[in-house]
Amino acid sequence: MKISVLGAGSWGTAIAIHLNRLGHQITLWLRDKNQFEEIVSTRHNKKYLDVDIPQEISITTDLKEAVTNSEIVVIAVPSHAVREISEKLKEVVDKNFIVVNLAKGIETSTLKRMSEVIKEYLSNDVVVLSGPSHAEEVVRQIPTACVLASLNVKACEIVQDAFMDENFRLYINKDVVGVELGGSLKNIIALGAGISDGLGFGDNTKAALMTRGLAEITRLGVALGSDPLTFLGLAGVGDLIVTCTSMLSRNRRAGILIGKGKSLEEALKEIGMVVEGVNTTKSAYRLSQINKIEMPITKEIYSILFEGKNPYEAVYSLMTRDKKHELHGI
Ligand SMILES: NC(=O)C1=CN([C@@H]2O[C@H](COP(=O)(O)OP(=O)(O)OC[C@H]3O[C@@H](n4cnc5c(N)ncnc54)[C@H](O)[C@@H]3O)[C@@H](O)[C@H]2O)C=CC1
Ligand SMILES: O=C(CO)COP(=O)(O)O
Repeated sequence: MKISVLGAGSWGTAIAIHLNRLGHQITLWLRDKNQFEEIVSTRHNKKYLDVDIPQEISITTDLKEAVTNSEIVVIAVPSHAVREISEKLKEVVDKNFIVVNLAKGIETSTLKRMSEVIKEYLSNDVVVLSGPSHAEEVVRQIPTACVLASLNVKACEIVQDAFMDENFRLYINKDVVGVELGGSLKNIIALGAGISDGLGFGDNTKAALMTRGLAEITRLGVALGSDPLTFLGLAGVGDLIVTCTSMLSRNRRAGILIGKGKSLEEALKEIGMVVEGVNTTKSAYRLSQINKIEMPITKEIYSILFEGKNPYEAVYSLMTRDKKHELHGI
């Protein structure tokens, strides 16, 4: 198949290499001219994912050239850029290709999920790919399992056939809302897990954050129409585990830096790649207020990131909340 990948960050680069290995004809589109020169001349993308980029992958900064005759177009930019890319795609769309979205986030200005943003501009089928999938491991062909979700299951099946191999297993889940929310909201908890690690707390603390984090993700998800079981799947607890425990996670690493006393700006500069949990915390905090859903961890992360609350005080606030029954409100 002819497949275009839009965005040459770590995930875009890794998925392009993966799809090239599967024998597809791949075009990798990127915006930045300097990065384009670097990749074309060195076949490396040093800042984002330092692996060999095979010669068969075409590299371009011309979006029309990238998507012309493509059967699948993969969006692999950060969530804050998905609207801009979708708008540009609308202008060059010449065929009813399937759009596969990799970005994990909730738009801060509209509180929309990424597939909702894309659908504002394109009538094409949109398939969401989510789940525990650090680019650095996928590109090394380490066994990985993820989920595809779409309003059109047939489109998921086409993507499943095109993207799967013995090291990259894809399940289908019809719960688009749950899959998108799971992949986005776990990044907030990963920031929290990192902050806990940075403060020097232990495994008990992280396990508590992950478990209670999953409880509040599920609460919001169900209020917004998700199937609660989705949060026990790869796009829920699966991604939560990988992001909260791996040193490859940008969200967790940003949290560690903040826990060690760096400001949010310093932490983001040091990571140098997108840390989706920051914007998602803003969106989820607003969604919890609008829908009157209790999300105590999200609220404390919001206070640390945007209101200057001391992380120790945030942990104290969480530990001294009203006494509760564990399953109440889940
Ligand atoms: N890196 C990973 O392992 C995974 C990432 N994701 C998600 O995939 C999305 C992309 O993440 P990464 O590739 O890791 O990000 P990254 O920070 O490594 O790279 C982002 C790329 O997008 C480009 N970009 C930014 N704004 C743009 C715009 N307006 N137009 C065109 N290009 C633009 C940047 O120049 C950069 O090349 C995020 O939502 C992330 O949460 C999901 C699963 C795994
Ligand atoms: O979503 C991811 C892995 O599934 C990537 O997480 P980070 O953005 O925290 O690296």
